[in-house]
Amino acid sequence: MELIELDRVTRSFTVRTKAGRWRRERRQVRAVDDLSFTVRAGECVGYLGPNGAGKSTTIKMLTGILVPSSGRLRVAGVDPARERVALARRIGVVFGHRTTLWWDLPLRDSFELVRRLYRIPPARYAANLARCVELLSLGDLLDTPVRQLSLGQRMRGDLAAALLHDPRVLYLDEPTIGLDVVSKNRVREFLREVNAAGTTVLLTTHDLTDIEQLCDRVMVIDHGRVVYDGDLPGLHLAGRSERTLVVDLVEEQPPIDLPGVRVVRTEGSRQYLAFPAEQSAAPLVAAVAERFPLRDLSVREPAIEDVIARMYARVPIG
Ligand SMILES: Nc1ncnc2c1ncn2[C@@H]1O[C@H](COP(=O)(O)OP(=O)(O)OP(=O)(O)O)[C@@H](O)[C@H]1O
Repeated sequence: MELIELDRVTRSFTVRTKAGRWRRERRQVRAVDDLSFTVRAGECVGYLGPNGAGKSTTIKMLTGILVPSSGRLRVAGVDPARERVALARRIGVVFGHRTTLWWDLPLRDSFELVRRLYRIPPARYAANLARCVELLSLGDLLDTPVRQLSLGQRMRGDLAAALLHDPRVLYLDEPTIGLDVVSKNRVREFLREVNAAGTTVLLTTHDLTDIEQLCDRVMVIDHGRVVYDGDLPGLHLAGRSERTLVVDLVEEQPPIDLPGVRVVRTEGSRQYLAFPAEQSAAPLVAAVAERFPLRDLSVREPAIEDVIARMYARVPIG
């Protein structure tokens, strides 16, 4: 079943730009341009694109904040802009950059306000709250005012608040931004559980690890249009992107020469080896370990912006 449907959706803005000393020109910007896609119930889709690509405009239309200039849009069976109250019961939204919690209230009171706002039946509220408190380890934080929470704790609170009314669709905008590795992993683990339990997720992020760990499907948009729709290995292939194996050798060596690999940098006994991102690092690690004694190694993912830029630029490898 399709939970999100966009059929030839366009959203334009009129912007005024300076043209000469006194004159101003009005210009139309198409933030979203003839965009069509569907998301099935239960999917977790990464929605990516460079700055200004039209991601926020799409999300704003899907949450009913913005009305499309043309085209048809449905979320969980309703027209978002026309039926905002019905929509609010079916969706949850989390923005990494801002909180929807009440700053001066303890977390518990913020949740209570969410309960009243959505008129969540007591038994369902109690069950959902207990589940979120357990999965997000919020037990010790319930009586703390939101302003005293760390960023990671606040994000966990925001996730709980967005899910207490059992939304069918969850929109996430940079849910792991600014979090440390432990908090990121905890948020990802929780989101995996939420998605596995049936909630459909649309995730905007600049962190490839979020996508790798959560999404089977990735959509890339640019200039308001879909330029890629498929899985993450396919995106790496299309972007001819590279991961980097960082090896710390026991002794300094000349640049390692292996097929399909290029040394992009050396720092004493440390070497940075670039290899196609869609390939497993295991054979490369084995090949290096066979030739040289190793002290340590790690694998670095490419930045989403680089993958997308390479998709267009067709940067030659090697
Ligand atoms: N209210 C507005 N008025 C005028 N132009 C706008 C408005 N909102 C967005 N735009 C323009 O529409 C285009 C798409 O913007 P949008 O915010 O959707 O991009 P984005 O992909 O979310 O970018 P980012 O990753 O930087 O958040 C940009 O050119 C932006 O300047």
